[in-house]
Amino acid sequence: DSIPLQHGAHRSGNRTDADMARWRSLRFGQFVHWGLYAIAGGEWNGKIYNGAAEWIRSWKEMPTAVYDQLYKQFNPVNYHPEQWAQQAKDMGAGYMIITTKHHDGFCLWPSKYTRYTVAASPYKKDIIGPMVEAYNKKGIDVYLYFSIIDWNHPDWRTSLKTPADSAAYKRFKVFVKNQLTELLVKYPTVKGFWFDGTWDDSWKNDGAFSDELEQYLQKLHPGLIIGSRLRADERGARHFDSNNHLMGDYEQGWERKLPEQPADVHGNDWEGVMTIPENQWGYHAHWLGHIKSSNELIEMLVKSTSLGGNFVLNFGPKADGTFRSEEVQRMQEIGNWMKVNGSAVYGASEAGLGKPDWGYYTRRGDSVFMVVFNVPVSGNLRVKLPAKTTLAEASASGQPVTPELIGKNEYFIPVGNAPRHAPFVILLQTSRAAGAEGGHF
Ligand SMILES: C[C@@H]1N[C@@H](c2cn(-c3ccccc3)nn2)[C@H](O)[C@@H]1O
Repeated sequence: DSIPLQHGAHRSGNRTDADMARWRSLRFGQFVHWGLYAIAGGEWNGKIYNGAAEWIRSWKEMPTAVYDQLYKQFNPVNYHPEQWAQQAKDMGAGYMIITTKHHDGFCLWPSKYTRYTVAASPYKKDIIGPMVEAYNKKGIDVYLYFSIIDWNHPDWRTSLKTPADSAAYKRFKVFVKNQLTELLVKYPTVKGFWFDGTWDDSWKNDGAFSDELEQYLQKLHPGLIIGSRLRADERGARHFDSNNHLMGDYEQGWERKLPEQPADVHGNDWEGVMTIPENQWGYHAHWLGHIKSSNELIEMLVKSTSLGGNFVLNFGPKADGTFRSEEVQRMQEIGNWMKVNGSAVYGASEAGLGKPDWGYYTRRGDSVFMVVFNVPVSGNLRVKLPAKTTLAEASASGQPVTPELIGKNEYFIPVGNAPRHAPFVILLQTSRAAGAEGGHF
């Protein structure tokens, strides 16, 4: 490490504790972006906002004073968290990330540190508590999204230009610490925080605070899982410190994009978060551009598993608490696929066999999963195993498949080329000869 750092990474290599092992094994999460922006739904005064719906407050066509009054309309009469949790369970999500407070500063829990919360809305009641309870009851872990940026708070600053700015921001940091403490005390079963809005100079130039905050939260709630987006080191480096070591428990920079190859993730734990439309997190009445199909989204999930990372799919409920039909359809379609093929994802990781033309390898122990997206015209899937690894048997949906040995440790798996409308999985049971080199494939 060429640069001495006080507030850089404090650990090299991945966490090996049980909480992190559980996070890693779940592989598939549901993101939910819900808040006042769902009332506007990406439009105002008959004009459509082309940006991300949750950023409409920054649109010049929408007066901030108007946005800041939307809380008086927040009354999700169709909000049924147990239904939300059931549909997430049916989709196959193992964890869920909920926006407690997005950049606009509106809190979905009755925080005692600001009046800008659900308590001031016609709905009045806590949104977060019943949601955490409902999801946990279905066996789904909950993580809390928290935006450091807070456009509503008078002491928020994007940069510190004057002594008055510094005094205000000092107060703001106390507010942040108070709200995070409040969230952990009120919702002790949550497994971690998903921080966002940490790119401004005010935050970036205070690496010491982000470091102390992370350590404070870990002490308050041992085992907490926090990604790389929270921290900056004392030189303003984010995600990776000035010696290129990952800060936080996993790389949290994959937003609406995924790594292509193992070298892109350097052996670190990582998580990708993805939208169904091009770039909408909160509810937008008019989805413009490409809307990803369930097969596209399944491929992203499998690709993430094959590269040793988690995949989180985002949903933006409407202001009344219901989900749009495109989102319900995808939860059902993905869930139907996961019910049959989830074994290739849950508890699985990279196989160390490279990237085959026909799709992706994932692996759990000696079980190698071939997740097939592209059947070659020959109808034969080429498989090359490392030396000293023998293929015990192959099966598809429980039915045996007979591999053809075509070279040293090289096989053709015959699958025929009948038309298919969804990816499918071939399971290879392998065994490694005694003394096979290396701890893994
Ligand atoms: C998880 C996602 N992160 C938030 C975001 C992303 N960005 C952003 C800001 C500057 C450049 C690229 C992306 N701003 N806000 C989005 O609003 C959503 O919450």
